[in-house]
Amino acid sequence: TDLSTTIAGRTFSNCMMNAAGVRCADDNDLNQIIASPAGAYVTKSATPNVREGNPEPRMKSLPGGCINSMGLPNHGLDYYLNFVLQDQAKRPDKTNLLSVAGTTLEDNLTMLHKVEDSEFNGFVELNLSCPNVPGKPQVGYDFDRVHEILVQVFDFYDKPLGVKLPPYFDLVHFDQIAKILNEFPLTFVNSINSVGNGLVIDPNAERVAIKPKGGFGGIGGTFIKPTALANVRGLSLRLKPEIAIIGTGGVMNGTDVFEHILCGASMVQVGTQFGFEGTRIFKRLSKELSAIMDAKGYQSIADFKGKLKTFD
Ligand SMILES: CC(C)(C)CCc1c(C(=O)O)[nH]c(=O)[nH]c1=O
Repeated sequence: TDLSTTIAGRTFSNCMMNAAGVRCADDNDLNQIIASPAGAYVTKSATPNVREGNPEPRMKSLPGGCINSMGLPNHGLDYYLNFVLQDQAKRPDKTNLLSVAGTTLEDNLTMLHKVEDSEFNGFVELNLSCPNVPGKPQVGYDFDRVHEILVQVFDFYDKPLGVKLPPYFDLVHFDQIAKILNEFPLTFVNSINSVGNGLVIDPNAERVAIKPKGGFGGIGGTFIKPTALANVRGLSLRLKPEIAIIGTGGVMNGTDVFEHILCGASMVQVGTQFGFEGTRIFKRLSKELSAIMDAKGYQSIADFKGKLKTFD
């Protein structure tokens, strides 16, 4: 079965890849994804300099999911830019993603200028869950700020770029964010990031599960799939067709991948479960998705992408 997909004229051999933040922070992680059937990799969201991240425990696994408040631990932009440049020299026909998450607008612009001036020919994934000025919600929930950042980015950045969005829960928010995003030459929108500020408790210890932020952290895993599918579908129905959608959130098996594609995803990213299972998950998901497609008589993902039915 053909599991390939195309975004902005770039063809990926497989419509599945890792989600930023999970097993993608160093060369070893990234080389393992390269060696797997995954269609691409995305690097851990980078800040301009090396960053230690939050004190541990900062991630806790749960049955079917996890909570994290990592705090952007990463080796700094130069490390990841160097990796992707070396990789694209070896494999010039492959497209990969470089995730960027400045903690200030200036940091984002500085990093994007550096990438713009480099030989990088992949996609940048700009993480809009990054913090805003104190007292304001994360950037992805401050629509004026999203608009301001994209105006400044597209004033100079002309390589392929997409944004990673937090989940929205109000249909008017889908309208508002889509209206803004449709103003820009975005290559893709990746929806969703973890569901923000959940709280996991250890009832025996009567204590929260992770140390940072009094135990509050982003939720990933099977619990967030309905929210992820709603965001992929909500944006797919509203975004101009030139903007591809990457679906992320709640993927544990081939059926979940199939559902994300039905909602309109051209590429599906796996985070939490990839964290548990490692790169062998890509073989399993490919087998499971292929079996579903064969059973339904679909030859390629184009046969069912975005074709979710309603009762109307
Ligand atoms: C939440 C931020 C630290 C601002 C960005 C990095 C990030 C993190 C993280 O590094 O804590 N965890 C997530 O689940 N999603 C993210 O986008």
